[in-house]
Amino acid sequence: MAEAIHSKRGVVLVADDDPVMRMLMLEMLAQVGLHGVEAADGLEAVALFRTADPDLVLMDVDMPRMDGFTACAEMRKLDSGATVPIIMVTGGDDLEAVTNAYEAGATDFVSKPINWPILGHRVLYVLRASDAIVRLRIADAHNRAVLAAIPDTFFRLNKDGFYLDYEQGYDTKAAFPPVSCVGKHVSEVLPAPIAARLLDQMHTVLASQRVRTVEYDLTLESGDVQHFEARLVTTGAGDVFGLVRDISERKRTEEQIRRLAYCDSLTGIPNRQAFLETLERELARSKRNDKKFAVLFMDLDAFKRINDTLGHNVGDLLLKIVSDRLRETVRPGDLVAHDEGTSLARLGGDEFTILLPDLDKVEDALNVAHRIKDAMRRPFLIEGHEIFVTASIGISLYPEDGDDCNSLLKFADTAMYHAKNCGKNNAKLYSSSLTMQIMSHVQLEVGLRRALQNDELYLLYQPQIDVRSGEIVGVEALVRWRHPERGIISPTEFIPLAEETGLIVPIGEWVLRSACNQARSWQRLTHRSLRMAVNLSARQFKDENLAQIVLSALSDTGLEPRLLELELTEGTLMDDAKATLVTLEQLRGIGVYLSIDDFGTGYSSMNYLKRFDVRALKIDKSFICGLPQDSENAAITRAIIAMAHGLKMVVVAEGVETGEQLVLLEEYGCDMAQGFYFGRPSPAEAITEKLRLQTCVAK
Ligand SMILES: Nc1nc2c(ncn2[C@@H]2O[C@H](COP(=O)(O)O[C@H]3[C@@H](O)[C@H](n4cnc5c(=O)[nH]c(N)nc54)O[C@@H]3COP(=O)(O)O)[C@@H](O)[C@H]2O)c(=O)[nH]1
Repeated sequence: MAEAIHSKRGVVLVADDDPVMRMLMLEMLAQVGLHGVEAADGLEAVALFRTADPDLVLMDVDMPRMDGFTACAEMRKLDSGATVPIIMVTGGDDLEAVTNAYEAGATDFVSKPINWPILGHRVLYVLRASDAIVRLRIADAHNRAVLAAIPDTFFRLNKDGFYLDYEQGYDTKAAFPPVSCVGKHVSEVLPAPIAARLLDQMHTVLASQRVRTVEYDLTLESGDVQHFEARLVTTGAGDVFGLVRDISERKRTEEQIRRLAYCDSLTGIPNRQAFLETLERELARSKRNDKKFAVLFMDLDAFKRINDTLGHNVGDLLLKIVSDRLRETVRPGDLVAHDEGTSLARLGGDEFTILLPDLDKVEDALNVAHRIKDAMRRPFLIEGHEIFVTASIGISLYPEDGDDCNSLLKFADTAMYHAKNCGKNNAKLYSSSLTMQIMSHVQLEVGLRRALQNDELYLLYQPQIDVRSGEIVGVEALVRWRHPERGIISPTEFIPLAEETGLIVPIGEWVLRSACNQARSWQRLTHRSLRMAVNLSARQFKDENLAQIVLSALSDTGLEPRLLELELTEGTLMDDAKATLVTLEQLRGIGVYLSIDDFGTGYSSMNYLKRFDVRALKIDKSFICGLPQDSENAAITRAIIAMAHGLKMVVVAEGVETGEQLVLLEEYGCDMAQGFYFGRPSPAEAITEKLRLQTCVAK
């Protein structure tokens, strides 16, 4: 554009009725490189203006036919005449002529007598100024076009906070009245707190000469909230230029991203990340204000079983309802007051956490935990299934248990495990001794994994006596662990751990094979049919390879199936009655002898005794130990024996420690007995000796 202006520069329309004046003017213009075209009066000048398209007009005021003022006004009316500079040549002190010239649209004037040497330069100066004005107009039009195309609002503020300029962007119109803000103070346009922040940042911008951003929200008349971002920059002239953008869409997207990142997609409640951040904030707040808070860690008991038996769909629905119940149960007052909603979270799976702020006393946390436990115990109706669940809850306290988020969460988790180990459906507070317990538990587990391959397990055997003949008719195999550092560890300590970790399956198989092997060697030695009893834990009983394992132990050792007794507890049999019947059928098919261990400590149901069709029943030692004095236990023992005989079952009394007990049991008709009275669990060699002695006596 500037190029085009320059290439055209140089044509001056000279209008004067005096030919001498015209000639002198043309001469002066030629000296500065300008070309002139002549007109002898106003009419001629206007006509020539149309055709010659001059860059400047130098025109006398007094001319025949049409004076200079009229000619100037006529030129200005033309399309091309608006911007061409027009210099009027006026009489010496004729102030009125000067005024008239400007009113007619003149750009400048030259008064007579003309200072001829500088005329050309004067014209050049006006041309240059006109060029600059044209450029400014173009730049201004350009800027306006840009501003019109940009959705943002622009403004300029002076250092006192008054608007110097204000150009509303189309995107921000909804939030502002259509009236101009120019001349107003920011506080008249924006709410006081926002205006204060804007002014504050404006002063920082002026002091630092750096760009600053202020974000703020405005509530529209409709009640909708719009979000804005004002970017402030100094213009260098002591005022500040601002650009306001509507960032509502961006905020909505950010909120959506935040929701995705911080919400559990299944239940809609906050997820682990959100909970950790809330915990972090709560910790800082509690430290500042010297407050206490509690972290509750809840895990559903046996959730896996629901998933496995009813499917993941039902499991997912259950988790959703659980989160709803938690929300209802944990009252708003229990939650983090300043950040309600994020203090209840799902960490994953069936694990939920709750943050209880401003705790006055530990009982408050326990009360909430018990409310949750009660809420979980109400049956869940999902897709026609009535589901019963319980929850185990662990509680850690700030500051008592720790002063960092990771520890508090870990300790609540530890306490939850403790609650589970204490029989589930429990709420437990964390205590430092728990960590010790858990550490030794973990160490024990590591050791147990090595025990089999390091040959640290061994078997003891306890004789089972025929009450009437006094003969050893069987033995029970009882496992022991010789720990390299701790010495002998009782099965009461490591069998539950083996169950929990699944190690019971390989350990149980080893016990079974070793016991069958031993039974076979005694059979060879004594030529007698001695029955070997082996304990089967619930996990082993559920193992789908159980029948195969039993078969291979029998065939590898050559022991007859009828000489292997598998002892099952009532709990094992009752866990899943349908599956139990199938497994029992398989075992009966093999021909092994099945008995119920610890009878009387569990369900003691006659119905299932009939259904499961087992051969023997072992009365738990807790009933025997008080005999003969404990009349209640005596009555129970007698009833169990009578009932078992009614079902054609063999009865074994466990834990017989005295001769009096044996006499009473014989009186009640008990078939077999086992206990310290006949011998403690002993190594195979000791039993071999006993069997040898017995064989000698019999001969
Ligand atoms: N799944 C498996 N469980 C096993 C195995 N080996 C043992 N166990 C189970 O561990 C529990 C504890 O066993 P243990 O310490 O061996 O105790 C047994 C006997 O020592 C004890 N007993 C025997 N007679 C008496 C007595 O007169 N008084 C008395 N106070 N205790 C006595 O009883 C335990 C045998 O019980 P039971 O099995 O119910 O017959 C125990 O539950 C074992 O079952 C294994 O290899 N696998």
